[in-house]
Amino acid sequence: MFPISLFLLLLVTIVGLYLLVRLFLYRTALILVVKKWVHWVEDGIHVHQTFKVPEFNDNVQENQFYRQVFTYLNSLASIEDSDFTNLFSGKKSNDIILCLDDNQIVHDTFLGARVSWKNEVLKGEDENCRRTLLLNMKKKDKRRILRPYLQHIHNAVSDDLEQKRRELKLYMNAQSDHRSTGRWRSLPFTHSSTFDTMAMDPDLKNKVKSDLEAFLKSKQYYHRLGRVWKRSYLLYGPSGTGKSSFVAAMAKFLSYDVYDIDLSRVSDDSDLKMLLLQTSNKSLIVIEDLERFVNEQSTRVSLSGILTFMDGIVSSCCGDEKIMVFTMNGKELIDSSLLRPGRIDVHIYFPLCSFNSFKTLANSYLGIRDHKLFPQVEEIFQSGATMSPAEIGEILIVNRSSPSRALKSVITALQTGDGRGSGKIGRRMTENCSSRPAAGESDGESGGVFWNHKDSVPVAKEFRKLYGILRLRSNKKTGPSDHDSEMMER
Ligand SMILES: Nc1ncnc2c1ncn2[C@@H]1O[C@H](COP(=O)(O)OP(=O)(O)OP(=O)(O)O)[C@@H](O)[C@H]1O
Ligand SMILES: [Mg+2]
Repeated sequence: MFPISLFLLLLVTIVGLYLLVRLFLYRTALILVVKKWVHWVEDGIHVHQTFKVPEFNDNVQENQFYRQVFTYLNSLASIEDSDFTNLFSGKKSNDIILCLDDNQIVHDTFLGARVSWKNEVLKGEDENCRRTLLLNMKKKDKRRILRPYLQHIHNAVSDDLEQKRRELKLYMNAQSDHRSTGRWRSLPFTHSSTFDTMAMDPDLKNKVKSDLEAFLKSKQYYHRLGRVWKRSYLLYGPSGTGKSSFVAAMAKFLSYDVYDIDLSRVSDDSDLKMLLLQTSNKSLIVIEDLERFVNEQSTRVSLSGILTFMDGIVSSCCGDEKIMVFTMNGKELIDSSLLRPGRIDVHIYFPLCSFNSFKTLANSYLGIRDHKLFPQVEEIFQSGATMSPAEIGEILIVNRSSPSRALKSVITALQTGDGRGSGKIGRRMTENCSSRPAAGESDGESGGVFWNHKDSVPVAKEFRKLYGILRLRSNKKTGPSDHDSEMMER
């Protein structure tokens, strides 16, 4: 007979050994190896099926579902058990985000079924990486879980993606040899400019805002006309007058992502079309310094390529609702076909600083609405001296601790015409008027906007009908700081 005490001793030893082994496995993480073996054996006796979620479709457009799955996988607790995981700092200073590494596998369970995902990255013949997420599951589970599982992913990340969608992105075009993997590279768009921070004529600001709002509501109207639902703006004026900042303000106002096209990186006309095809709708597409590329021919894109791009016909293939913005310093030397209505709908002139915009700058940069030196500053502006808002902004930033010193520095710079070498520019601009709008357009210290109508009556009619724009007479004055103003009324 087995004595009962011996039996108890054996039992306690077995339980103790079991606990020790368990502790050892967990402490050394060997439990993961054991689990892997168990899964390996289990996988060996089942037929599996793989589903691919590629990053781009055949037209090299982004596959939105890839983004969703990638976000979902990075939110899984099991990502910590993946062999390699990237760690990134999050938005808050103490946030650390885990992110699946290339070619790593992560496991997930859904309705009792185990699935695995591989973040596969393959180098193509053209040396570019193609990314695909591979979903692997047992064939016997497929019918039961596939659809609900995909729906579960969609639901799990929709809030997160919605949040991300609200964070604007700046896309920049990569070199043209990246054709097979998408041409755009993105960054969070953090430009701090808004319509409120722009020092410019408040009327003009409001007109642009109303125009943008009217555009957003006009989907049916454009479609009824058989037109691409897009609107094009030309922002022109001397350097440092806020054109790029205005683009940022427009994007923020619309909550649109910005696609900034660097024409020197575009290899030919079809490449430019491809870039447009790969933009999403609800986006603002920008080409800065257009006249430089066209006049200096410093791009391999032809004029007709740019014209086709501006017409935006190809963009209708991948959804519309696009705003195009072109910036340039002056438009006198540019081919007029680029500026015809339909290609450019709204022209906005960005002038050098006026006393009114100076006051806005002083309020933003120094926090002052009035000052005893203001009359003196006003007098100098009225005498025709001016500088760009960028140059005045610099002086104000440097002297921000003392408003009096800041204003005195501005006065000196305006008087001597060489505030940071810039007053010269200001004077030259007002003397030559080299970048000022032609008569009949809009110009002046407060900036100007006009709806392009000269060459195309039907288009003008459409827009007048659309926005109820009544053009008032042109008010032509002379003198360095005078302006031809052309206003619209709702
Ligand atoms: N009208 C303005 N209101 C407020 N800030 C301005 C304005 N114009 C320029 N600035 C400031 O000056 C700096 C340069 O402006 P920005 O780059 O927008 O000028 P730009 O017209 O695009 O110049 P460029 O033609 O050289 O590209 C920005 O930091 C911006 O904050
Ligand atoms: Mg600029």
